[in-house]
This record gives sequence, C-alpha cells and structure tokens, in this order.
Amino acid sequence: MSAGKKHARSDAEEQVARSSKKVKTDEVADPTTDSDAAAALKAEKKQKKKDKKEKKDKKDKKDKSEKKDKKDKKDKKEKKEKKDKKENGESNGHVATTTESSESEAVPVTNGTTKSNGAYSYKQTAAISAIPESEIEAFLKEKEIKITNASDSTLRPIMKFSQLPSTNLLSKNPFASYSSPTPIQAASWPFTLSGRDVIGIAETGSGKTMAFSLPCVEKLVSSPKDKSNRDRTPRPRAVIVSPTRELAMQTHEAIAGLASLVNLSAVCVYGGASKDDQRKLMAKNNGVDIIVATPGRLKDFLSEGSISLENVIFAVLDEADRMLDKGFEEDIKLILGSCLPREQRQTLMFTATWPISVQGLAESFMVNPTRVTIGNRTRAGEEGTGSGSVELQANSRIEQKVEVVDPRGKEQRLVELLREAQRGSAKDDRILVFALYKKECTRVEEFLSRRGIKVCSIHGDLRQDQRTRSLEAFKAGTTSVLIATDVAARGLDIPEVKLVINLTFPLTIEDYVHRIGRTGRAGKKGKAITLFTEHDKAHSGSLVNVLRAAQQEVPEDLLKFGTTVKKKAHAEYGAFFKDVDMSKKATKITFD
Ligand SMILES: Nc1ncnc2c1ncn2[C@@H]1O[C@H](COP(=O)(O)OP(=O)(O)OP(=O)(O)O)[C@@H](O)[C@H]1O
Repeated sequence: MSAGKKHARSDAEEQVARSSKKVKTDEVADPTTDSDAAAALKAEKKQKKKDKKEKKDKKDKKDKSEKKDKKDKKDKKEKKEKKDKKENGESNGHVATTTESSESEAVPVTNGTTKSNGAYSYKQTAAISAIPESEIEAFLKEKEIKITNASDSTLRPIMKFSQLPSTNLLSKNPFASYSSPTPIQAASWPFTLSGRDVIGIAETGSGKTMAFSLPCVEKLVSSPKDKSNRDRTPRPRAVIVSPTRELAMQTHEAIAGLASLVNLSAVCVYGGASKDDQRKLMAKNNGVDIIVATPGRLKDFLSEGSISLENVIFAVLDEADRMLDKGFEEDIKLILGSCLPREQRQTLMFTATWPISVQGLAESFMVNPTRVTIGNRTRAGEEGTGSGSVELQANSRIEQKVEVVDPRGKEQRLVELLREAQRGSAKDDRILVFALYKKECTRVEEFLSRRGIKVCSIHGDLRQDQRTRSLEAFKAGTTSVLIATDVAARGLDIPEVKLVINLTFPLTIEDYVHRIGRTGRAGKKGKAITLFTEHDKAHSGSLVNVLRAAQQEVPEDLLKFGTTVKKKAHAEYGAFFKDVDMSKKATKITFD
C-alpha cells in the first residue's frame, strides 16, 4: 500500500467518524425552539462534563486502590518467599559459615538442596569448641590422624558420640553398643556431615562402614524426597557400591538398620540372585532411598531402565581402590556418570589401602576432596607435603608370620597348621584360608575333607546360594575352617576369626593387607600365617616393607628373595615414577 493511498483512506475514515458523531448529537437534542434547544444543549453539555469528571475520579480512585492491593500482595508474597527460603535452608542444614574458602561456593542443585564444599548441615557443638587446642592435638597425635585439604580448619574431631549434634536419628541412640567413635569416624564425620567429598583411609576392621553410613542417612533425612515418582521408576538418593556380593549384603544390613530408625529404606542388589525380587524391593513404598550394590547388577538395572540414579545426591565407593582398578573402572564411570554431577552430589571413598595408581581417577569423580588418613603412613621425606602417597599399612594388632616353604609341601603344612591352631580348647576356633584360584579352593577343600577336617568354601565357581550357605556356616561356627579366594578378602566382618592362613600369596600386596584384615577387627588381636614360596618372590620386597612397618619379624629366608619393590605402572598411563637417570648425558648419534 502506498503512503498516499494510506492517507486518503485515513481521511475518509475521519469523515465517517465525524458525521456519525453529529448524527448522535442530533438524536439526543430536543428539537423544540432554537434558543431552547441551545440552552438545553448547553445544560446537557455541562451535565455530560460533570458526569465525565465524576467517572474519571471514580476510575482514578479504583485504579489507586487496585494498585495498592497489588503492591500489598506482592510485598506479602516476597516476605513469604524469603521466609520459606530461610526455613528450607535451615531444614537442609545449609548454615552459612564464615570459614568457607573461596572454592566452597554453594552450588544450587536440582533437588532443592545445595552442595557446599564447606559446612552446611553440620554445626560443631559448643562442647567440642570448648575443648582446649592441646587436647585436640593430643588426640590427633595419639590416634595418628592426618587430615589433608581440610578447607575448614576449625572442624575438630568428634571424640565422643555425645559431641555429635542432636538429630532425630541420633535421638534413637544408634551407637548404644559402642563406647566411642573409632578414629576414622571421629576424624571424618565433621567433614562428611558438612557435605564435603572425603577420601577415608584407615586400617581393616576400624569401623569405616559406620563412618560413611551415618552421613549418608543424615543427608537423606535433611534432603527432600521427590515424591512425584512420575513413571514409577525407583530413584534412590544414595548409592553405595561394593566389590563383592557378600560385602554388599553386609553393608546393606548395617545401613538398613540405621536408615530404618528414620523411616528410610535400603535395598541390596547383587548378581547371582533373582532380578525380579530385587526389582520389586526397589520399587516398594514409592521407591527405595538407598541402594547398596555390586557394579554388575546395578549396571544391568540401569541399562534396562529398572532404576534411575538421576536423583543420587550421596555416592560411596566402599573398598574404593578395588572399585577404581581396571576390573571395575568402566562400571564405576557409568554408575557415577548416571548420578547427579559431582558438583551436585557428595562423593565418599573409603578403603584400607590407597595405591597411587587409583588416586588420579578417584579425584576425577570428586570435588576437592578432604583426605582423612589414620595411621602413620607417610613415607620418609613426605611429611606434610600432602603429595598423595599413602604407605601401605597392615592392622597393627595382627601378628604376622611368614614361612618360606617348598611349593610341593604347602598343603601338608596347611594341615599341620590347622591341627596346631585348633588344639584343645581352641578346637572350634575360626580359621580362614586363602587360596588364589577357584579350582585351587575346590582341590584344597577335598584334600582337607579327606583328612577329617571340617571345611567349607567360598569362591566364584559356586552358586550364590552355596556361597551364602558356606559363609553362614562359618559365621555360625558349624564349620570352623573356610577356604576362600579373594572374593572374601575385602570388607567381610566375621566375628572371632582367630587366624588367617595365606596358602597362596595374592596377586597384589594390597590384597595381602585386606586378607589378613579379616582377623583382628574392632580393636581385637589376630594372627596371620603366610606360606611363601619361590613362585611369590616378586612380592618379597613389598611384603618385607609391610612387615617392617608393622614391627613384625622378617624371616631371613624371605630376605633371600630380595627387598626391591616392583614399581607399579598403569596399563595405559605407564609408570607412576621417574625411571630415567637424568644425570646421564644423551649420546649424540650422527647420521652420515
Ligand atoms: N565406634 C565403634 N566402636 C566399636 N566397634 C565399632 C565401632 N564402629 C564400628 N564397629 C565395629 O567394628 C567392626 C568392623 O567395622 P567395619 O566392618 O566397618 O570395618 P572396616 O573398617 O570397614 O573394615 P574393612 O577395611 O575390612 O572393610 C564391625 O563389627 C563394627 O560393628
């Protein structure tokens, strides 16, 4: 349309409007005489003006009052939002602290909580703050507690259960059977309860399960559950991953007991048992809160969509170094990758052994973790560097004996050792024998049975119900000798195992430390005997170091195999050490 045409049309429209106005006025006017009509018109105009003014005043008044109402409503809403926010923050325990470092900025998360690398749910009680610094220092020294990357240096260990802040869970007295927190519990709780990512390293049998279970349950109590359950898929808020089925079951038992005190549920999923039963358990009561799992079964459930980890705000790798080594690495990447991102979840890793080979990978799943180490594990020259190297340390209450034997005489020696150990009043003492291979277990079980020794076994060639039956018989004391592969090396908490015998040396020195750790638990004493042969000589150096670190006797025969420790190398990333002699000059090669 041209501009001229547009104007022409506008003008025409104006004329139509004007004439229509006139027609209207003509209709209202009383057509008696001209002067009368003029007067009437004047009066009418005046009235109209008055009406118009009144109407305008009325409208202004109405607008004003509506505006005021709107403003009041807005103020009220803002006030309410502010109040809600404050209340929510407090119920989630997000207490701002002045001690947070710059890296501890609160990150908002999808589930309504915030992750803070500083304290948010944990408030150090006045009782702890009042303790003189010298007393705290003495405690840390005595218990050999070392904390690196604390970020909040005002957090002090929780030396008594009464020093924990009072919560609904603690009012149920869950620690009635214990007298005081173990060092790993005392030192890690202030950080884990504060929402920090923590790596906890402490000897076998030192209460690490409760060290991660308490903050797990407290965190879920203070975080709102997504009740919508839109597609009926279980969406747990915490996941604990364990390397073996039996350990997963044991951890489940411990944490389920704690969780039930505050009406939270925990389910254990592991291979070799009915998937259908586990699916039903996970879906019960609008979805489970805590999942304790072995990686394989959890991965299966994830891939078939029977579970979603998208709401997981708390993740634990128990026996973390095992979970991060080659065998499980990909599964763990998938599992943690299915949880909320590391900035929005709390991630804990606990173990008794922390080889340097897994440390880089571990930290890639965490945010600036605090490391709590129990035991004097620092290598000479590393004091205070926090460089990451943690010396391997066996439980100091275990008496370690090493016998160098001819490989052909091992089984006969085993029979003698068992008879010696179960003599007289010790006839029912529990003894755990470790072999390296599944077939070896079967052979040795038959060998011992033929010699009248009551024995059962646990290894990967057995069905799950057979494994469970063997373990139950051993725990109950109906069979006092259990022969096992390394499936039983980690985490299992069997009361009163008096002796561990290593019939065949394990593949790694870390496994040795875990195997012997099945005895001497929870402050008790224990004994371990290792039959060492020339086939195991690659481990002699590291074994000598472990024995010396625990002030144990090192047999001359063992020293004959050498004391060099074979350095570890990662299959993909190569050596973790500088193996090049930098003092040598490069040879100059010239080409003609
Ligand atoms: N505060 C405590 N006081 C006394 N006993 C405790 C305390 N906390 C846990 N225990 C007990 O100590 C035993 C060992 O605990 P737990 O199995 O958690 O050890 P762990 O450190 O995980 O060992 P591992 O390295 O072998 O897995 C358990 O029987 C547990 O009930």
